[in-house]
Amino acid sequence: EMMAAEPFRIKMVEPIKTTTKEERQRKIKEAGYNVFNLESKDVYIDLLTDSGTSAMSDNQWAGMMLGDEAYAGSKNFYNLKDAIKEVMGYDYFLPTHQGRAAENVLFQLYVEEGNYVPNNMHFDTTKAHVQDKRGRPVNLVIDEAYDAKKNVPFKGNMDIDKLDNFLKEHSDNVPIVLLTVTCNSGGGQPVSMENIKEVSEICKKYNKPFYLDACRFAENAYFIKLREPGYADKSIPEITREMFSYADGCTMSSKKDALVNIGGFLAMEDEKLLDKAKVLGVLYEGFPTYGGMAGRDMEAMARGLLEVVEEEYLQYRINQVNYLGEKLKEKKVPILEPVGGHAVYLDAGRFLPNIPKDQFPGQALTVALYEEGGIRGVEIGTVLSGRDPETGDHDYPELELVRLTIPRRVYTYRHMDVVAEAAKIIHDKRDEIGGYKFTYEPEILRHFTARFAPV
Ligand SMILES: CC1=C(O)/C(=C\N=C(/Cc2ccccc2)C(=O)O)C(COP(=O)(O)O)=CN1
Repeated sequence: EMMAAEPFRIKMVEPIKTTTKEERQRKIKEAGYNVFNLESKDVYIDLLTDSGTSAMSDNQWAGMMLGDEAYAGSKNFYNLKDAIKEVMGYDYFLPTHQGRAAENVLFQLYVEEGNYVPNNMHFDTTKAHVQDKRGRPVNLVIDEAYDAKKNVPFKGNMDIDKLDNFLKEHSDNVPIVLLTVTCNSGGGQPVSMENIKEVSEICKKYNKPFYLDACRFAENAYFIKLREPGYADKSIPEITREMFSYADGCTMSSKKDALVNIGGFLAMEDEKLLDKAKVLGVLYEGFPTYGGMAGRDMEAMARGLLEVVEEEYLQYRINQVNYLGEKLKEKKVPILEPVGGHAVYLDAGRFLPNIPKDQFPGQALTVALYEEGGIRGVEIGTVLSGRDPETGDHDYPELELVRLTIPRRVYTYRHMDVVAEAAKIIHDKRDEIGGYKFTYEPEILRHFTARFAPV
């Protein structure tokens, strides 16, 4: 049938400026070769993150005018409650100012010193909050997740045998089991419904609470519809409700798959857990009917949750990210396969094989992308991974990646072409690219504020 264009027309634009290569070389030097230190105005195409960078719809903007800023009992809270029930099936939730705030509350309720917290793969705020409660994050994703060239449909899956064996051995020291959908650290890879069900069954066997990290739940549902037998004829809300039915609750960064610029929540089936969460919510987030957000933010989020499960939107969203991936593959630029739901991950390890891991190939490629095209990607490799607390050496990850994260409903296909062209130009002259060393290395979450110099 006919190909589809974007399921929207544009009513407002935010002009962006190109800069010259000389300007960019000066700016990135001043930024200590760390793109997190760049000013947004100096970035042409910003692919740093899909978090909080979405464009809202007219329906959401209209909702911003309907903020009920009552301290308690805001009507927007109840509209959000209805949207969560509709899309996730949960009856209870605690609004929070963003995803990591929901992680903070959940892990304070469950994680104690020395506990292990299994997950397919912890993203860095989940890892940081588990560690903040002196817990030990454990990644139990299937082995294929670490093979960038392996093209399998559900690379985000938990390795069920690994999880079973881990719980057999450490059950007394595991307070909760997490599953991240889609799996950000592994390349935005989906988790199959069958795998979610199997994780749920294991958690019941060992009587463990099971929570989804639901940041990109709608994209995950779309991949289930496309790739998993038995789901082609199901609606996205039917798939999302089934996904969540297997878990006891979820943490949610609404800055991703709720199409808003700020906000999050912790949702659950158990009202008693909500009572406990509310106590922490009041302390860290605000009264439990606003949780660190204005009423208008909750209204925009309620409307975003209902929009993000619309099939035309998801088809456009997934296809645009895939288009960039295909363009890069045509140009023989090495990427992680299959293409993720929210990003294309350049395989910096294969792209720059002559740069040793301790000279940060991902960082070198990230800097080159900015210098060449004013494009801001993000290193997901040794820099992000930090140091191993025991050995003090870099905690080298299996993959050295640069994530090109596509904001929702913001950039056009032409922007994707420019990104692919810049990557090709760099790939053609990759032998000229050298490594980097720290000139300033912070103690924790070093990637945000570190400064580098060319080796
Ligand atoms: C799976 C998952 C996430 O991806 C996530 C945030 N991701 C982000 C935002 C980010 C975070 C840290 C460094 C750079 C960028 C992303 O760029 O990918 C959070 C925290 O949500 P929060 O930012 O709303 O607190 C929880 N789980």
